[in-house]
Amino acid sequence: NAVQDKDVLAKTSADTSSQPKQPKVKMDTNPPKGTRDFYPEEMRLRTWLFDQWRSVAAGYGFSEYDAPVLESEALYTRKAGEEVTQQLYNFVDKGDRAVALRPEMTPSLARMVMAKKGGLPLPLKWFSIPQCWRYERMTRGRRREHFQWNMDVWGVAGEEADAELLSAMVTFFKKVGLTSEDVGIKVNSRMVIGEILTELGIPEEKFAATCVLVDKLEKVPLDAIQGDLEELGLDRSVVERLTGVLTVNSVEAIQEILGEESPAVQQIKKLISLCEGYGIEDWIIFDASVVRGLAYYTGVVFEAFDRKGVLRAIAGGGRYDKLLETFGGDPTPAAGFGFGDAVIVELLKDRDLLPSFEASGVDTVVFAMNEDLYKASLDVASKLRAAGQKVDLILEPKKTKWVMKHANRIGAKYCAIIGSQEFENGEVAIKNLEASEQESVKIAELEEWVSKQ
Ligand SMILES: OCc1cccc(Br)n1
Repeated sequence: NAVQDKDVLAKTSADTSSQPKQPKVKMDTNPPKGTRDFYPEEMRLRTWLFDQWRSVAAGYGFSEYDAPVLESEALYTRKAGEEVTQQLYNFVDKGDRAVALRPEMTPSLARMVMAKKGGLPLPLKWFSIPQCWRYERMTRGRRREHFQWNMDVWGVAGEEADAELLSAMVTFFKKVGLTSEDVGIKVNSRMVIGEILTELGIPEEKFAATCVLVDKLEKVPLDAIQGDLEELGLDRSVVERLTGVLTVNSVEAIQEILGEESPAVQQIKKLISLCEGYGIEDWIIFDASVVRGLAYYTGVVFEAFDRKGVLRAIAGGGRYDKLLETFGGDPTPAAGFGFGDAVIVELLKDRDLLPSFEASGVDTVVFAMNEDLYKASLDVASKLRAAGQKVDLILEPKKTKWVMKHANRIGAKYCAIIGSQEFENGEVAIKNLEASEQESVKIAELEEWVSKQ
């Protein structure tokens, strides 16, 4: 029983001979709302981006992991009013289970760590590139899925882990040609808000929801969330004190407010000092207004942004030392970031930094001049492939003109033509399409020919 999405009129494919003639209905060939198809051209860009991410992760000694795109909804039913949990792509499956397409990867990672019950040697340095989902009313025409590079360190409580993650993010930016003129990373610690709220007598259990609301201040004016803040028990004077502190963007100023002994100030100073150790201080900006929108962050938080201020956040992350406990696990320090595949591509396009891709990466097109020579073309193609070449074998009779046009269109470097004359001499004619030269090569010596290209 294929699920019939109301928007997709399924083609009548079943045997309709016994039924009255059904009007042919045209299938909707668009992908589901908010999702994308990746044709080969788009797939080459996506593969390139993922290769850059994987290369940086490998350079930092991170191991790749994965988890099902489908998870129990219970992983995400946090009650802190986060956007990510309010837009769950959730449903009840045929086994009556409440499930959801993952909106983020960190809860799956926590579940996987929990499953090993302390049997994993810490620290963990794991990365993944999951497709994540949200069901957002398409009012704003935003996407419902994206791929998000996740990098996480579990088992290290110190800011050394946060700084290592920041360094990895900067290494990626540099790798794709961006500089600290193009991108900055705002850093802060949620301990700043924590110390302010404590000073104002707000209980710890309101901390996460307050941060989620404060994060919304980036997008909506204060009075849009005033009601929610008051519902949380934060009266106007508390909110004014809080928002006053959030406008601070220097460590000295925050130290003035919280005092030199403040753990939050110490943490931020240490983080910035470690960033100097990596030589990435030009990328880093302290900004007390950054809290990020996920409830489970507990300490350092950070957010990469384009300095022109045109695009949405490029990436974000932070420390989440209490997440495992909320899942019933042992207290385990953790920090990580998520880096989406959409904004970064917009930025690279804007900076003209997107690479151009070899159309297909095919080295040689192989084709037989007539059907009697088709089997010979299989031998030629197999020898070239065995020697490591990427070969596009022409599978049906074609005119030479068509084959040459095809080979040029796909960006092949050579065209190997099996013709009767050459074949009688045990040879194949190979055209170099870039140099417009042609040579005859012994079929028995093709491996050697490849080694010389
Ligand atoms: O960045 C939040 C998010 C989560 C899932 C899918 C998409 Br698109 N965006």
